[in-house]
Amino acid sequence: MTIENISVNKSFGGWHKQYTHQSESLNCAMRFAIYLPPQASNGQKVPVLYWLSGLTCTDENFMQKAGVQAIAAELGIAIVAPDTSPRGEDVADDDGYDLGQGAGFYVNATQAPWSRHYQMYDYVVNELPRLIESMFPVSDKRSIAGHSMGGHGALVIAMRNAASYQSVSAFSPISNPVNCPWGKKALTAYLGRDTNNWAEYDASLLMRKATEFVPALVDQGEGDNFLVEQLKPEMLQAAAKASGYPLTLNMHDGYDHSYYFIASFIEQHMRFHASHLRD
Ligand SMILES: N[C@@H](CCC(=O)N[C@@H](CS)C(=O)NCC(=O)O)C(=O)O
Repeated sequence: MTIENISVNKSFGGWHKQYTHQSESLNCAMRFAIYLPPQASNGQKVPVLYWLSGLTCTDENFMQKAGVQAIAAELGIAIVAPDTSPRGEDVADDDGYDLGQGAGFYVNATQAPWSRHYQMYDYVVNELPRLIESMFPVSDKRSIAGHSMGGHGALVIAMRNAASYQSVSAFSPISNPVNCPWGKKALTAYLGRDTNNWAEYDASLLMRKATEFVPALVDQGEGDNFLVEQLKPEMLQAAAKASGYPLTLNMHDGYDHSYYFIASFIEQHMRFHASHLRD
């Protein structure tokens, strides 16, 4: 396994670094970013929060806009942010911003032409943590979080791999993708028309039947343009009620879908994860 460092920036006493590597699951070169807090330079193995971004994003949006480094440095938590899809000239793409490159939806595609590269579920669940835990001074204590499409990814991945994550959080997640335009478009393309094959990638359906629980925190702005048609947090809330899932859903007056919202509440999410990563 080789990785190539492409940038290094000191931040709050720790280091923000970007790397590229040849991904086995995605069958192409991938980029990810890691923030290593100061504690990681002192011989300590630190826990990791994986961050999954939303539509149109790369590894950079969260690291540049959320203001997470100060609190990650205080709490001694590393942050890993992968890109949101496979990339490259020979990787299938679509003209829409909500399908193809920048829109991998954290699924394992089964349909041509997507299945050759679009295996983001495997990449995030298996390949990336293996790589991170073998190459960096981190422990195997993991939490996962994300925004919008990445909030969907984080919730699905945590619920399907409950033993691997201490906690999960999401900003403005696509909560019920089988039932909204973004989700229907992507799941049809990546998984085919048989909706039975979509259920394993739907946070609300998974939460409703869950028997193993990963503590979950979700924040949602009430001024979010995508709230009613695409995000549907009420479906997640109803599912949590049905299964007794430990979900805290906070609605916030006036906040929209942007990183201004994420930056406003990222400290609370980091403290939530820190309390579970310490257990
Ligand atoms: N481009 C789309 C929406 C894309 C969008 O809002 N992307 C969110 C995630 S779903 C994002 O994080 N964008 C990048 C950013 O704000 O840095 C539109 O304008 O309708």
